[in-house]
Amino acid sequence: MEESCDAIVPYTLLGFLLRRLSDPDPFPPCFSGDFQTSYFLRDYLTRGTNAILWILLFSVTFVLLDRLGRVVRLWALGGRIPGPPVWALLGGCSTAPQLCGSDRDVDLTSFLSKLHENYGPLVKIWFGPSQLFVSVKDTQLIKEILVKAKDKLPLTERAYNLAFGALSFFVSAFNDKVSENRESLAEYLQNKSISANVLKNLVERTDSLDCVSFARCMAFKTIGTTLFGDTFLNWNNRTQYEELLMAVAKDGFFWASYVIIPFWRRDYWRYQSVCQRLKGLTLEIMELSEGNSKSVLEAPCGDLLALMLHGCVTTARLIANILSRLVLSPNLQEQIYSEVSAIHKGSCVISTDEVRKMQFLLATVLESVRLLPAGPFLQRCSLKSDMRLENGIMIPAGATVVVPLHLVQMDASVCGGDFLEFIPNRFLSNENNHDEDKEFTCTKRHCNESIKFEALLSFGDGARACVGQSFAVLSIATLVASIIYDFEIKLEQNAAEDPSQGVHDFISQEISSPRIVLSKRNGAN
Ligand code: HEM
Repeated sequence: MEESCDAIVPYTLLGFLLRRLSDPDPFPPCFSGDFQTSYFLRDYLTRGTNAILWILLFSVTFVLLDRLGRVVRLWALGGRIPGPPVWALLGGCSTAPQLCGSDRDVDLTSFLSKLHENYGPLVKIWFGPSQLFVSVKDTQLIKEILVKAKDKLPLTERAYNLAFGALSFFVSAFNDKVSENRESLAEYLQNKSISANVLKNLVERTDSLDCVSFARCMAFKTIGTTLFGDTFLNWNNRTQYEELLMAVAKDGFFWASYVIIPFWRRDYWRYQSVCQRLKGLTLEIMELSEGNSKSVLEAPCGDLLALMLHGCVTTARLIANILSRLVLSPNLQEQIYSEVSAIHKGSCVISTDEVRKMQFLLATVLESVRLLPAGPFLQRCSLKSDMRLENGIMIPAGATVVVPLHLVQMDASVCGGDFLEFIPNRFLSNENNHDEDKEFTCTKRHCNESIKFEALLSFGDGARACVGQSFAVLSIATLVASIIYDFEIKLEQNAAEDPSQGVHDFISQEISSPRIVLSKRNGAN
């Protein structure tokens, strides 16, 4: 009897309902009343659960096999790239102590430097069985790779997403939408120059200033007015905004590095509340400045926050570095001052067009960014397809390509034997150069033609190069010209330490933040 009853039980809920609709008593006497329904539901539940378990099993097996296939492929293709074998690094710190030092970036650069000496311009490093890094040092290869590897590391996108939600910039996978967004931002920035109101009220205090804090304040005013208009300058919450954004800049990558977001940690929620307050403040300034900077204000709040964060952090770092160099070198200041005063006439603020003619000043900005890029590495990947290089080497999909900027931009064969020194003239064409005997292999293009340079990769290159490059260089140059035109930058008399001691070896050109005094030049308004 059970068999015949089983045979007529429909397999799906829909089948059961249809049967009920067409026939109010569809089942034989072995089923009656409530028993019909409960029998069906129990049977339905068992079959449903089994089906779900089977689907789960197939999916997990499929994912695991797919992963395994990828790892095998990564090993097979990665094995053909020159470099130490995978087991050489699996011992971690005991086999590669350079990777575990206190300053990992610096140690990693030295480590890569040694690997390049041994294995050539393209070297693989295994950071784990499925983590393949490929470091590239040769400028031609770098150019080719930065054009072909259009994706960014998922970690960067994750860090921005965790803080600000879904974005259009700094997205990992490159696609038409990303390209479109980049173009519209580039178009917007092309017509922008640093706000005259930032230049008019450059220095609010003339007593001693902390160089880094001053630079940060300048960077915030510059990028803030570019994205939100001049309303940003008089906004009551500007200082709070700056503090919160710097807090996110400090912790963002740390939280994003967790594979599973640590919901259980209280400091994670504190970080999230900072992000929420930032979003609230961004909406406030967007509302206040409506009508000012139309095209960018149409971007979502998260995008503006991401641009503020990246733009301010990178610009502040560069301004601080330039000011510190100027303080250390009165000659450099004088050279820039004579150039600025020869070109700038009149009492109004210095214009971008005037700055474009200030060759030496622009070269100073480029030389500073050469020695102190935004980060030690450019990182790219090709997420879906393998990358075949012209020299026949295949970089497998999913491998991370890193360009160690300190090695490339301070390579004697590219930049000459004086690559560790601060020499802005290397960016000027030979006619402008004071030392005519010197061979400037780097001097491919003139600053005026294009603010670009073969081995200058501090702004990246190729499909994902920095969109704000020209804007940043011109704005920083205008800012520096305006400061130097009116003020002499001096070291505070009682400065506790000599800032030149902060210039470390070739890897870190960061100068410890000196306290500076801006003293008005004779005749300045
Ligand atoms: C001194 C200042 C700056 C430096 C050193 C700098 C450096 C960089 C670097 C190294 C990259 C990655 C490039 C690559 O992977 O090839 C980048 C990307 C980017 N930068 Fe900048 N940047 C600066 C200022 C700015 C400013 C002021 C803006 C705009 C307000 C900006 C907008 C962007 C955008 C949108 C990207 C991402 C492009 C993408 O994901 O496709 N940058 N920047």
